[in-house]
Amino acid sequence: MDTNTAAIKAETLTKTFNGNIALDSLTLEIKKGELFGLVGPDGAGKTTTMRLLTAIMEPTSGDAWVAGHSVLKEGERIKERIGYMSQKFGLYEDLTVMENIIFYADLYEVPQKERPERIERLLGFSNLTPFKGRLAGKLSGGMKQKLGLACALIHTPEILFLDEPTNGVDPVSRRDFWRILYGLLKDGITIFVSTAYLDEAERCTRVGLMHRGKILIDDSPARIKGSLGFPMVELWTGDARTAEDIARGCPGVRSVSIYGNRLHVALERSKALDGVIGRLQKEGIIVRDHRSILPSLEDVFIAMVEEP
Ligand SMILES: Nc1ncnc2c1ncn2[C@@H]1O[C@H](COP(=O)(O)OP(=O)(O)OP(=O)(O)O)[C@@H](O)[C@H]1O
Repeated sequence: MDTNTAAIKAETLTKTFNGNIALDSLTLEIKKGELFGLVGPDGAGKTTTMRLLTAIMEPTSGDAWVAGHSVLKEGERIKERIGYMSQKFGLYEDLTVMENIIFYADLYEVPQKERPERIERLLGFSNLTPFKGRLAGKLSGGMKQKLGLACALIHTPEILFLDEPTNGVDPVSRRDFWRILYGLLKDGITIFVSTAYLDEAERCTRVGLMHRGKILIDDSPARIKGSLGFPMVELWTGDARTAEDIARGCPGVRSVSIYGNRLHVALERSKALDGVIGRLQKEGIIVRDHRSILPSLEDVFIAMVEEP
């Protein structure tokens, strides 16, 4: 097996907890320079995948190679080559921004002579230079995430693992954070990021949709959206909540999701639409308009997990 060209390669990687499968035979290859997004709801197995690939936790079976090293046999080598920002990334709230970065520089044994330039660059790209003397505990949520990222990058890793890095962060800070990630990508870093936000997944070069410990589909966002294979329609209705329940029970309907006063309906075949509209009207629901749409990643995900 050629493990040199892949940044990350997993083969039937499996983790069970007390007989319950958290990660089910993950087989995956991520090339250098990819921005891979692992997407799925809470409990899908994203954190477990991260912990196995970062050699923090041992698999029950299977193996994976990160930067060419086996997670089973060479965990310490892997840790030198990667940056990992976990959900509860350890920032010291009673230390300043600068002191936190220095703490991680010490932890990773970054040579003293290389520090000033690296720290300046990290503070610069994360826009934290004006705040370097501020206590980490006094930073906003978005700034804390950026500081976490700066700390995870202090030893110039080749591969960066980010576990739901923008969870609970406001939309503007999320956008800033992604801008930083694109900058890192341009520098040649491979990024493996997990998220529960499907709109964020659209920003990745490749996405794996995860559900109950399995990756259901893994491809570029555009190809995933093109792969649905079912016609998708958007309906403007009155009482969208009731309309959702009614539409879900109609023949030929694969899945339904609600967006404000609109429904996205995946159909087994286009003809089923007439039946859905007829049924809604019969139940007293006003159907203001309808049109064919391209599915979003969320639509595809829902259609896949609701598969009969
Ligand atoms: N240490 C553990 N002991 C027992 N069960 C665990 C452990 N860690 C995870 N699990 C279980 O494994 C499954 C996958 O959890 P995991 O944390 O990997 O999901 P996730 O997609 O990262 O979700 P979240 O965002 O909530 O962390 C869940 O059913 C969870 O309860």
